[in-house]
Amino acid sequence: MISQTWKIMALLPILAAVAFLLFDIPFKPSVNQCTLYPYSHYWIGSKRIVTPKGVISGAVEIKGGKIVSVLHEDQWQKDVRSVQIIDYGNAVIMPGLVDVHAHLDDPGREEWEGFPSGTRAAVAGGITTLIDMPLNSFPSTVSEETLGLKLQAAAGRIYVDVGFWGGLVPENALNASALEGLLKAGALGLKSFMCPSGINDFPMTDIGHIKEGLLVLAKYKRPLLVHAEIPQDDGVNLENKDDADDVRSYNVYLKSRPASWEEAAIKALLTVSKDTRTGGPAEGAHLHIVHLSDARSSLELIKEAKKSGDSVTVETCPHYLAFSAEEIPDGDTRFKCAPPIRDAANKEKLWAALTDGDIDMLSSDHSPSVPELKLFSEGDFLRAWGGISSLQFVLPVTWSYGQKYGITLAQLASWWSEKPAKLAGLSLKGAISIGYQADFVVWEPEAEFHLDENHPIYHRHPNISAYIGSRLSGKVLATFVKGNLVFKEGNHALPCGSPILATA
Ligand SMILES: NC(=O)N[C@H]1NC(=O)NC1=O
Ligand SMILES: [Zn+2]
Ligand SMILES: [Zn+2]
Repeated sequence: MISQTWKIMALLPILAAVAFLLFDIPFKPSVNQCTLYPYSHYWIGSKRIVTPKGVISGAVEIKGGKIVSVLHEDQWQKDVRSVQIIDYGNAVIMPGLVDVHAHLDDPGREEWEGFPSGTRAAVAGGITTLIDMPLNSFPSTVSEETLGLKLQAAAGRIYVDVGFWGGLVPENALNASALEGLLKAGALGLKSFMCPSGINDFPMTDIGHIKEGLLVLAKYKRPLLVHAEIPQDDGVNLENKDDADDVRSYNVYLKSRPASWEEAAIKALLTVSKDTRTGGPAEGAHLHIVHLSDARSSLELIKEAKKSGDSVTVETCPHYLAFSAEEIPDGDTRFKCAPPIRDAANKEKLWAALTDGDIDMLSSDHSPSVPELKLFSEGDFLRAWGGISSLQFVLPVTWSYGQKYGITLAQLASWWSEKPAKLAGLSLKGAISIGYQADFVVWEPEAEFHLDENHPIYHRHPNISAYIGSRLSGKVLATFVKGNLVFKEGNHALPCGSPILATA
């Protein structure tokens, strides 16, 4: 009897090994596949850590996904010994980028991008939080129910934390309880268009809709983001163009959407943004103008409104800072976006406005489509999809093109992390400070690379990006989301990002 028991006991390791092979998971030590560095308490160090108090040499302590201390080198060497640390040497540790304007087209148009490829590209580019636009997916996010569909589509498929803007459209704009349903369900704010959006189920709003929307947003202290262009008679009407040369001409496209369209929209917006002033009927709401292209009269109007106390901010995008109309080849619809990329002198003014603080922040406006809709063989600027594909490249693009203007790491962190986090109401993101979530990008600003077919690009359709063929400076080494090392030198952890829903 005893010897039988011993025989069984002797067999146990073999049985365990067989079970291990057959059933795999239960016998493995638990490995956290959400991270490529499975420690919940550790440090990351470097000679260049970008904090709100300046760029320091030292280390950041991470525990349970949060930043628990930030130490200067001298303090760090004195007080801390034998800990788990990743030493990044001379590489820069910055807060992860917060992209408040991206179209991931999921659900409904996953063949354009989708949450998995979009957020894989985002982390590879140092973006740790992304706010998804309510249009280009199908259906558009314009109700509590359609926000629910976004959450379903994102579940288990996102590599970064993702929040959602809801859509302000004629159907819900005058219906306060519908808007409140969307906001209560967690939309971080609303977005509307003052011109046709290119998407049938996302119609444009007029200033009356926007005024009403702001009143509802005031109650929830959330922003309204507006695509500010109103069609004017002075645009060359491309719809009447049938000459093949004309539709391939970038200049004709540019003239079809002149700066007066932006100016008209912003003028109209400023008649309602005054409601957001202290004591005004929409106090608590905020107006954010997306992707400003016109750095002349439109910008002057925004500056005036800010001076008057309106709660207003404005963003521009890397493509308006990198390219100018003069250099866009005819027929190259990779560069088609709205508002259009304007002349070189305008680009200089955009940079000046950004470095002077008149433009508050940057966003990608990553708006891809399937390559067929870019109509590359015809090169038809009239009918091609309008939208620039850029998500993975925004950090090196901003840095590379900003060299000429002497931009600093602190400015990058302000434009790409701190200000956008504030716009989206994310109080624990956007800075390397104690108590904040441990969202970082680790990168080498000086490392140059050629963006060609050999470069790993995670966008669903790499070839539609206007940046392919560029030489850029600034290589992302690693990206951390809430303490998880989610990207490291071409490798991704599993998609363990969280949806971000507004609560208060
Ligand atoms: N629908 C959509 O994504 N439109 C965007 N594309 C673009 O170039 N500007 C936009 O507003
Ligand atoms: Zn837009
Ligand atoms: Zn957009």
